[in-house]
Amino acid sequence: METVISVKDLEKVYGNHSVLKGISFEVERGSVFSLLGENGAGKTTTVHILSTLISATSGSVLIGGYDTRKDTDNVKKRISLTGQYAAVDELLTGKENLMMMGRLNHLDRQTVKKRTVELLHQFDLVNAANKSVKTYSGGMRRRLDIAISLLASPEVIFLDEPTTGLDPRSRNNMWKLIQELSNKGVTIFLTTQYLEEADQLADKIAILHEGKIVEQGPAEALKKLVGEEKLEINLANQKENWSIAKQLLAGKADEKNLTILVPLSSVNNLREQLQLLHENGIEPASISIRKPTLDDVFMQITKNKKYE
Ligand SMILES: Nc1ncnc2c1ncn2[C@@H]1O[C@H](COP(=O)(O)OP(=O)(O)OP(=O)(O)O)[C@@H](O)[C@H]1O
Repeated sequence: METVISVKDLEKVYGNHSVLKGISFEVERGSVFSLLGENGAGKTTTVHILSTLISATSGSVLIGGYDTRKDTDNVKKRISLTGQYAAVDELLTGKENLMMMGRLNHLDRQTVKKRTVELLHQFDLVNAANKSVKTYSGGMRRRLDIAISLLASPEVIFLDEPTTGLDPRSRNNMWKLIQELSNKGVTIFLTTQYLEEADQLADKIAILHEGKIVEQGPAEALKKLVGEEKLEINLANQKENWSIAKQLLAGKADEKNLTILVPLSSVNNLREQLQLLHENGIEPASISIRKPTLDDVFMQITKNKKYE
């Protein structure tokens, strides 16, 4: 696998506010990398440094082997940035926006025309192509924003919180779009504050917290940090049975919801637990398997780090 983004000991200080305190990571070509962090964690700052908009206080960034400080032009040719500060002109139509940005990107007239038609199709904007952007929904604007950023066929695309503020349907559409882009081989650097989003889309996740990457790896590996799957046994409306069951099973009992959470190490273990209840005349209202979520990972990691 080829590394396309390589970040080493990156620091950014604003006045006496240290936003990035030495972060390092690598992104493989064709993968989706997600930088996950709360509001103000420094995600946008990282994206702006990587996309050459601002300079770092120290550390190095290579994109496609080019140094963002020394080879800015070569880096710019390979990347595109979309996100919180959309470049679309409200008064122009979607098509006009694409044509204008194509020319500003120094693409020749023929290429601009061809790419505009392709992108309007790809981003499901054909019907809205001749309407002014001010009539577009939030989801349509984001799609146009990304379409614009793909005009010059970049190798790496930075998506800064692409779904913040979108309704669930538009968010799902955006997820599909990101997956499609990824399938086409574009490297995607995605920032998000949504654990579920990183979980859905990313091959690798880095968690940014208080200026440091507190953990990085594939979603599955991060989840393993918080432990195994659990069996949730629900005894709704069976308070007495719940009291008995909590003695029988070695799990975490929750009195408010009348549930018991049992570590699930194997199918045999599942069978045994249910058999035990059955032998005691207890039939749960429902049982479900709870996989650790990235939410659990985040809580666990940040809790550990605080008390280090
Ligand atoms: N130009 C600047 N001057 C001073 N401080 C700044 C500047 N830009 C960002 N910051 C500070 O750096 C910190 C990180 O900001 P950044 O925008 O990178 O966070 P973020 O993770 O992208 O958050 P959000 O989800 O809110 O966009 C914040 O505390 C912010 O106030």
